[in-house]
Amino acid sequence: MNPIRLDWVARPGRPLRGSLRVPGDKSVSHRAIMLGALAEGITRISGFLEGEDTRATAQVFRQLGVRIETPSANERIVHGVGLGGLKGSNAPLDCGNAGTGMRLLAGVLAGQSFDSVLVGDASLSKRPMRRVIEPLERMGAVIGSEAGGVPPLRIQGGCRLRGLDYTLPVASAQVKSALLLAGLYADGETVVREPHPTRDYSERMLAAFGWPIEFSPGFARLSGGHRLHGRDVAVPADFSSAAFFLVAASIVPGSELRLEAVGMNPRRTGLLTALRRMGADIREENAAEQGGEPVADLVVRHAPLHGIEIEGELVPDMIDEFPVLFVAAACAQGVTVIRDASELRVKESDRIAAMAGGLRVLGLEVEEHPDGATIVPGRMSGGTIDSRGDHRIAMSFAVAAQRADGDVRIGDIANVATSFPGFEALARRVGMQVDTGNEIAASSRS
Ligand SMILES: O=C(O)C1=C[C@@H](OP(=O)(O)O)[C@@H](O)[C@H](O)C1
Ligand SMILES: C=C(OP(=O)(O)O)C(=O)O
Repeated sequence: MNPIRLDWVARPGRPLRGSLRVPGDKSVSHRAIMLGALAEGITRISGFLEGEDTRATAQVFRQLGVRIETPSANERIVHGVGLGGLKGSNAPLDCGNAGTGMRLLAGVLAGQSFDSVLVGDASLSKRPMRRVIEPLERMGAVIGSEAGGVPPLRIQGGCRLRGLDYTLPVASAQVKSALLLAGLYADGETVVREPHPTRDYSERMLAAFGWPIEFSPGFARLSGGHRLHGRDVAVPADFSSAAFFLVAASIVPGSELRLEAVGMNPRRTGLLTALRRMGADIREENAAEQGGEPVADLVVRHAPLHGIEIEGELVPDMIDEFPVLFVAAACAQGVTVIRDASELRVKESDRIAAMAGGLRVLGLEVEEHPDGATIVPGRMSGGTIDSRGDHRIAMSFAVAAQRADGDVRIGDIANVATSFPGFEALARRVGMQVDTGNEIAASSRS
């Protein structure tokens, strides 16, 4: 039988116990391929995320003439071609489901001598690209898009770029990174200012690859005309993947779980701040540095949570963790209010609508706001959830199911492989119950 893994059926399992290491960081893996490709010399990447998003980025650079070897799983050797060494491709460059891939590539490709077309899957084809098109055009790029500023992006080659001093209208590491990457090819200085600081992996990695760059939270400045030098990159474990287990262990009584060597870049750990404010019991141990990034083991034990208000600066620091935060809020005492998070509406799905709608299916009261939600906790029943093809929505409801009164069927889970291949097996190993719909169907026949 050819298993078609479309659905999960999740229900309360055992308390979460043991120790696990989640896969490599998605943001760092994308950037390591990109900078490795544009560098001179060899870049060896360890801990690379074998996710569909990051593999799509590697495939795009192969199509652009870069040799990328896979000596073993989670490793890549990138034979850098230098800033001017990419070769144009007649075929569209497919970024799959990855907003990060497409937006950062738009910055790189704006500086090339050849034309390119960037395409993506159904979800990516609906995501807003004007946020990169407009500032890149102010730098001299010429980029066509579909009506509404959505992909495909047709990027004209041979444009002479000039530096830009740009204040981002929304806090976005992807837009910041696109401009910095275009800035490598530009005459003069590129300066990016952010309304709230966002993840600084591009800045850190550019510096590590030898490009002069000045940066501090909310600010980055570089000039064109330098070179990148290939180097080793050790990718830390992805905090955003660890997040599902931080919440699951917090809400299931009797749990005690160790998450090993998780990336602790302060621009990524906002969920830790939020969960601790809710009363979570999470200890940091074995703090160390890996590839220039702070890492630590996180030891999480079940604890009663209470509702909080989340807004402002904390929002970008936990931007991908809101879906699972909704679940923590659903299991807390007292309401949780989320504000300033309208960006959630333009991720792989409208994550406010997806989480509010899904929790309502499980019997909870959730009020949606344009920029957030008010979540009233309560008992969760079983039910059928549409994950809207969004990996983080699917995994969040697998976590919610650990506290539900009945089976939670979660549809359309294939995209979990974009960021967290192997989630289901790891979840089961530490006590969660998550089965593929197909396995259930197969076993009920036998
Ligand atoms: O730069 C990055 O690697 C990312 C930035 C964030 O997006 P925005 O820049 O759109 O906020 C985040 O949601 C995404 O998962 C990864
Ligand atoms: C928003 C996300 O990724 P991207 O923008 O790269 O699709 C995510 O992984 O939650």
